Amino acid sequence: MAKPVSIEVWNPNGKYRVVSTKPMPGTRWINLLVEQDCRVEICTQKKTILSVEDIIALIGDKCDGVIGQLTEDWGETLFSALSKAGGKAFSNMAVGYNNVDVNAANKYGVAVGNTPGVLTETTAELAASLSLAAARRIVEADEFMRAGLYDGWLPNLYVGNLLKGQTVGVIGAGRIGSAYARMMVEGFKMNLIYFDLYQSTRLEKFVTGMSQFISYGEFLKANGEQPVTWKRASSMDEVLQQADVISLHPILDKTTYHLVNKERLALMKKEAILINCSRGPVIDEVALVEHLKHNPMFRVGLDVFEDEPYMKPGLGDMKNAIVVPHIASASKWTREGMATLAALNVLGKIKGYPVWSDPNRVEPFLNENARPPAAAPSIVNAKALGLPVSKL
Ligand SMILES: NC(=O)C1=CN([C@@H]2O[C@H](COP(=O)(O)OP(=O)(O)OC[C@H]3O[C@@H](n4cnc5c(N)ncnc54)[C@H](O)[C@@H]3O)[C@@H](O)[C@H]2O)C=CC1
Ligand SMILES: O=C(O)C(=O)CO
Repeated sequence: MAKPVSIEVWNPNGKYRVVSTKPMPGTRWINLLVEQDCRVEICTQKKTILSVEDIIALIGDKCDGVIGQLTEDWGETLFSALSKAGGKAFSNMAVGYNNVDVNAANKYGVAVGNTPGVLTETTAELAASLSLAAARRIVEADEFMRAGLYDGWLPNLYVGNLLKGQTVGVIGAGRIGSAYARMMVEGFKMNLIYFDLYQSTRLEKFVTGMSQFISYGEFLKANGEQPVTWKRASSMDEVLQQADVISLHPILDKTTYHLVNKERLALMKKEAILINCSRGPVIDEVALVEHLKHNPMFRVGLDVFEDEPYMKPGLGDMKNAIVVPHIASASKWTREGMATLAALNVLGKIKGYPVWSDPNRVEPFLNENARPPAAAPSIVNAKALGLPVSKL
C-alpha cells in the first residue's frame, strides 16, 4: 500500500503526468508544462529529504516524468518504479548528478537531465564570497560585534590576508572553477594555478590573451600594474603546495572522493584558505577538523558537507571554519532557471524532442519573452540511449 503524500495539482486534465518531488521557485516551469498538456503534481510534504518509499508513492501507477532533487537516491529501485509507471524521463534540478545511478537509468531507458550553465556564475560568486569572508575573517568579526565586544579600533583587531598578489588555486577548472578563477584573477589581481584532468583553454586564453584582444595581464601592465601570472599544474599536489587560496570545483565521482585528505592537507601552506562548493565527500571532513584544530591560521569556507545535512563532530565549533547550508546556486534567477531547465528536460523527452546540441548554451531556454526551443536542454545519457541531437 502506497504511503499518503500531500500534493498540489496543476491542470488536472493534462494528458501527461509530471511529478516534481519539491515545490520549485517561480511559475514559468509550471506554465511551460501546463501549456504542453501536462498535469503537474508537486509534492508539498513537510519533509526536507524524501525517501525512496516516499518517491515510489509519488510516482504511483502512471507517471510520465519526474523532476527530482540532489538529496534523493535515484537508483535501480526508483528507475524501475518509474519505468513500470510508463515514465521515460527524470531530471535533477541540479548540475551535479552523483545522486543518480545513470547505468540503472540506461537499463530502464529513462533519460536523465541536469541543469548546467544557469548556475555557473552564481555558484562561483558564492565561492568568491567564502574566499573573501575567510581571508578577512568577516564571520568572526560579525559575531564579535554582535556580542557587544567591540570597544574601539585596535591595530591588531581581526587582521586577515590581502588577496592581491597572492595565488589562487583551482581544482576542477570546468564551468564553475573557470568562472571562479576569472573572478579572483580579475577582481582581486591574484595569480592563478589550476589543476584539471583536461586543459582549460578558455580560462588560459583569458589570462594569456587571444589574438584580437589583449590579455588581462597585458591590460594590467599597460596601466602600470604588476601583471598576473598563470600556470596549469601537472599535479593537484603542486596546487596545494603553491596556492594561498584553493577552491574545489570537480564533479564527485570515485576519482574525487576524499581528494583532499590528511596527507594533502599537510601539503598546504599553514595559512592557506580552502573553499569547497562542489560536493562534501571531496574532502575527508574528519581529517579537516583535525587539521583546523592544529592549524588555527588555516581557514575553510564550506558550502557542502560529507554527510549532509550533518557536519562531522567538532566542525561547528571551529572559529577558522565558515559553514553555509549548500546555498551556492541560491540566487533567484538561477534557481528559477534551474527549475525551467529541469522541467524542459522532462518535457523534451515526453514530447520526443531531440536533445539540445550544446548543454552549456542555455540562454534560449531562459528567455522569458520567447518560446523555448523544441529540445531537451541537457540529457546526460543521451548517447547511451541513442537520442537524436537537435540541429540548432
Ligand atoms: N554547492 C553547490 O550548490 C553547487 C555545486 N556544484 C558542484 O560543482 C560541480 C562542478 O560543476 P560544473 O563546473 O558545472 O561542472 P564541469 O563538468 O564543467 O566541471 C567539472 C570539472 O572537474 C574536472 N574533474 C573531474 N575529475 C577531476 C579530478 N579527478 N581532478 C581534477 N579535476 C577533475 C573535469 O575535468 C571538469 O573540468 C558539479 O558536479 C556539482 O557537484 C554545482 C553547482 C552548485
Ligand atoms: O546544481 C548542483 O549540483 C547543486 O549542488 C545545487 O545547485
